Amino acid sequence: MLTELTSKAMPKSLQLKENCFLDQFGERETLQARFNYYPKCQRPDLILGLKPHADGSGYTFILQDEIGLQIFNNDKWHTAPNVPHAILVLMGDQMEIMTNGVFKSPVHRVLSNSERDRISIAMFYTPEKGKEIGPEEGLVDGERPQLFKRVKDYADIHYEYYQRVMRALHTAEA
Ligand SMILES: O=C(O)CCC(=O)C(=O)O
Ligand SMILES: [Fe+2]
Repeated sequence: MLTELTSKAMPKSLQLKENCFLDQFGERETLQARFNYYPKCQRPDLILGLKPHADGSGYTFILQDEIGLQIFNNDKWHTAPNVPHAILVLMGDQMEIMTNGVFKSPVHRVLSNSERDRISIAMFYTPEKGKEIGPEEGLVDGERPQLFKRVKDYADIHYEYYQRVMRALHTAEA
């Protein structure tokens, strides 16, 4: 399954045990799909498709049929390329916590388009309800102190802040 492949691929680049993220997500982890439809808009300069936010998931798979998704990095918005049939994997706040800040959960938004409608599917992969997650031990040492505490049901806290157009990640800081 895609989540298993992805969760097992990520520890490799971090020299961690293959199952470490799978274990943190737990056995009753959730995968929720959101289907987004962005109708074309005559004045795309006046309206955003989706306001800036970071996801509260562990990570998110995105399938899109048009460009429009932008990622904020180094004080600039960068448009994610649209590679046909490719699934984009976006880190959510909970992977930033589990990797002790090594993987970043980026602020992203969606622009409007004056020419074409846009459809995207976002699949949010989130740790099991009630299960504590926290920074992997292998990513905490003298040079990289523990940046986040152990938390549970972070997605609920994230949702409260999201409603107020605020980031929630600081609530998990150590
Ligand atoms: O439509 C997209 O490409 C992104 C959607 C998104 O960021 C979200 O639903 O959280
Ligand atoms: Fe998002």
